[in-house]
Parts: sequence; structure tokens; C-alpha cells
Amino acid sequence: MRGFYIGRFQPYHEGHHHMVAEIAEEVDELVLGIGSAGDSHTERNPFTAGERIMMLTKALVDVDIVTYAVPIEDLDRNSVWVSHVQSMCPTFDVAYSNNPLVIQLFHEAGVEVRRSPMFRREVLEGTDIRDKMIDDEGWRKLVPDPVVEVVEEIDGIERIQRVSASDSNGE
Ligand SMILES: Nc1ncnc2c1ncn2[C@@H]1O[C@H](COP(=O)(O)OP(=O)(O)OP(=O)(O)O)[C@@H](O)[C@H]1O
Ligand SMILES: NC(=O)c1ccc[n+]([C@@H]2O[C@H](COP(=O)(O)O)[C@@H](O)[C@H]2O)c1
Repeated sequence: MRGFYIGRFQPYHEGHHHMVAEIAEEVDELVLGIGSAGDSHTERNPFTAGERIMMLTKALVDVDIVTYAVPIEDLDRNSVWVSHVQSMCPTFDVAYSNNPLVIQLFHEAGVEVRRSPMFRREVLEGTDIRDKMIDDEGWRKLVPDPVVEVVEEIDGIERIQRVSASDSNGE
């Protein structure tokens, strides 16, 4: 059985990693949809799709199922989004998400959706981790080690500090 799990992964953190480990108990292969793939260089979406592919690929080397990372750009039309996802991905039997809109759209399209309990959500939330990156304090222990290496390789902290400063100046 093949599963599908979508997130923006800005950045890929230990909550996502925990969810992947749980999903890996239930499926043979997993497609990871990198959502809002066209977005980057903003405070909410600092990293490009390619950078997020690096984070996922390097963090998932120890996961013992086959994984595929597929960038998925946003569409203006929610009603055809599931078809758009399916057109970009290997076929899958079940979708995993906690996002209410994603659950609703898959449900309406007749795709089975499974939710997964939030893991240590009080610290493992992308928005909070990005705030910690802006301060460059306390974020490293909240993401897998390979993600730290990718962020360092791409000068990600300098990027997020600059784009958050320009976002708040309205530039
Ligand atoms: N700590 C967590 N435990 C389990 N699942 C999580 C956790 N954090 C996020 N998820 C789930 O992973 C999927 C992708 O989430 P996403 O990439 O938006 O991360 P996020 O931490 O919610 O980030 P942001 O604050 O930027 O929205 C969603 O279904 C979300 O509910
Ligand atoms: N119409 C659309 O483009 C559409 C609809 C539902 C979800 N999405 C995307 O799916 C992803 C869902 O991920 P999160 O659970 O991380 O929010 C996001 O990138 C979101 O933009 C896009």
C-alpha cells in the first residue's frame, strides 16, 4: 500500500518526522507532497521546494520504506486540487493529514484520509520554529540533524532574518 502525506515543511521538523515514522508502520511506500511549492523567501515560507526536497531526502535516509518527495504548487481552485495532486504523484491509496481543508477535499474526492495525533505540538510547530530561527536560538534540537546541515548549507538563518525584516517593513 502507498500513502500520501502533504505539508509545507517550512522547515521539516521532528513533528513531521514522528508522523512519517508512524505512517511507515502502516504503508509500504510514502509520497511526501511538498505543498505551496512555488512559495519561498517569505517569513511563512522561507525555503524553496528544492531546499525542502534536500531536507526531506536527507532526513529520510534511515526510514526503511521507499519515499518520494513531490513538489505541489498551490492552485486558485480548491475544487480541482485533489486531481492536481494526483496528476503530479505516484498513485496512492490513503492520504494522511491533520489539515481540515485537505481532509475535506480528499474526503469529497473519495480518497481515504487518516489523521495522526499531534506530537509535542507545544514545541513542534513550524511557525514557532521559524520564530526561533529568526532569533537563531533553540531551533536546532526541534528538527532532524540533516535539516540543520541543509539550513546551514543554504545560509537559511540569514535568509529568514532578512525576509522577516522586509515582511514586517511591508517591503
Ligand atoms: N507536531 C506535530 N505532530 C504531528 N503532526 C504534525 C505536527 N506538526 C505538524 N503536523 C502535521 O503535519 C502536516 C504538515 O504541517 P505543516 O508543514 O503546516 O507544519 P506546521 O508545524 O503546522 O507548520 P506551520 O506552523 O508553518 O503551519 C499537517 O497535517 C500538520 O497537522
Ligand atoms: N487549492 C490549493 O492549492 C490547496 C488546497 C488545499 C491544500 N493546499 C496546500 O496543501 C498544503 C497543506 O499543508 P499544511 O497541512 O502544511 O497546511 C499547503 O501547502 C496548502 O497550500 C493547497
